[in-house]
Amino acid sequence: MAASEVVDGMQRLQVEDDSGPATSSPETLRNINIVFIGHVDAGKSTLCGHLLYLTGNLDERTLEKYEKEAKSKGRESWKFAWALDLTEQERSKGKTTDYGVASFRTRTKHITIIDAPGHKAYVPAMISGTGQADVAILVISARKGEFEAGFERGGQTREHAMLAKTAGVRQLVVVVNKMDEPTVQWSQERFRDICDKLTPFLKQIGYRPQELSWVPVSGYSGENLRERVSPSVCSWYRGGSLLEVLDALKLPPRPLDVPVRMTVVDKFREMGVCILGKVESGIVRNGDRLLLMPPRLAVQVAGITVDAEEVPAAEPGDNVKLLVKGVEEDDIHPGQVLCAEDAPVEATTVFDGQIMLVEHKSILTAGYRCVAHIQAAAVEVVFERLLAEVDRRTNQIAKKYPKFVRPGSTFIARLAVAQPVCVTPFKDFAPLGRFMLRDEGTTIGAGVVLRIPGQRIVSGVKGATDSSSSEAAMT
Ligand SMILES: Nc1nc2c(ncn2[C@@H]2O[C@H](COP(=O)(O)OP(=O)(O)OP(=O)(O)O)[C@@H](O)[C@H]2O)c(=O)[nH]1
Repeated sequence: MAASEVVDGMQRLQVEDDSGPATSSPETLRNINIVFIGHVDAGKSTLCGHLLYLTGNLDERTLEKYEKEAKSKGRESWKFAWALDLTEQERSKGKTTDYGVASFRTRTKHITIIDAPGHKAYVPAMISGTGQADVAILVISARKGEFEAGFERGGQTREHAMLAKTAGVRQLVVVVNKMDEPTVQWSQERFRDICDKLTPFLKQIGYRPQELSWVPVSGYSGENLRERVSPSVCSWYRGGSLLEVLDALKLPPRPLDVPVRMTVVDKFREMGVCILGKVESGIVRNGDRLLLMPPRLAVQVAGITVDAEEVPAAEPGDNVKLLVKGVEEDDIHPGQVLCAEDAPVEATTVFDGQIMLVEHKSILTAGYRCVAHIQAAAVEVVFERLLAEVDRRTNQIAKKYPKFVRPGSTFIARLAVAQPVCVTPFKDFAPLGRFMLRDEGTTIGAGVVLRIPGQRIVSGVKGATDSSSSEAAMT
């Protein structure tokens, strides 16, 4: 799906929700981005569509139209999913292939939802969607056999959860869906079993218990989405409905008083050159002069759109469409960063990273090549040197300069990328300090940037005079 179609979809679905329970004025609502992730057919699109319906953003007539169309294709149960699956290809196959965007309000938040594709082949699109999110909803199918298929090796449940963590999504809401299924019937045992199996894995990839919420729902019947599930249907669940849980989420403060960093996700032409992306820090104002890195091109902001509305400024967390002057469409690529002129971000072709190798056919040695996803960019990367193996429990160096590392290990390596990318050490600025590694269609690992050896910084960017040695990387 082209970026313009995503935006069209966003505009089409953007209907005011006056019927909802919002008590704050729209101006005071906190804007958050939620990505729906999970194994193929877990019910992500259905859940998104139903939430839009329940919050008044998908009217009865449109739903009836979707129902009729879906029925004519023998896919009646997909009526809600069609609110997000906009293309003919998505509808005929019942698979989301690109991320869809829509929005609704709750009592305390203005929520933008991103429906990420679940199928393995579309993980790169899923990475773009996740990179824009503050919260992830990990949708699990409770149907007999489906949870197991999604969670076992090769299923997308593990991969998506890990990608969300690496993309910096701090809050994870685990939605156990399809509780209405005849094989489940709101069984507490099934719900517990799923929670017990997932918890150790989510802990292992770095989620702390306070960053996790667990909600049983039926995305199809709508139970426990807006209203709490009735005790006559489910007698054991004492928590809130999904919308109540989302309403109660506590989110970190946003970095306003710092230089602008906006990651570029896509581009298109509409009254001029437009950039789609996410503001990570600082405030982007109409008229601002910014630098597009790499290759350090001056850009002037000529218009800002957030959630289909023109606004004078955008804040961290906002997914924005910027109308820009000074660059051509061909100058813009996913993965670039728009930054403050007086404090540009570094672009480099080499960096040292700490990597968790989760899936790999065999041992990994220096010289190994794969694809690194760094923000929205996908670039070829080569492991120049293995610098150290790290003890996962203590986070201390276990072995210097290992000849190889095994799947399951954590290690530090010097990585060289085929074209300049904007990265910063994770400890300095987390949004530009993470990356994922993929090979032959599988995510093999995830990492954080430790340092950037100064000698290979490109584009004449100042501020990095350090010429670190491999030893320095290990301290
Ligand atoms: N019984 C039941 N079926 C559901 C529920 N939610 C979704 N389904 C069905 O599960 C199938 C897949 O639903 P989708 O919403 O397309 O799943 P998805 O996760 O978006 O799939 P991808 O877009 O391919 O990743 C459809 O037939 C839905 O009708 C539910 O709560 N209960």
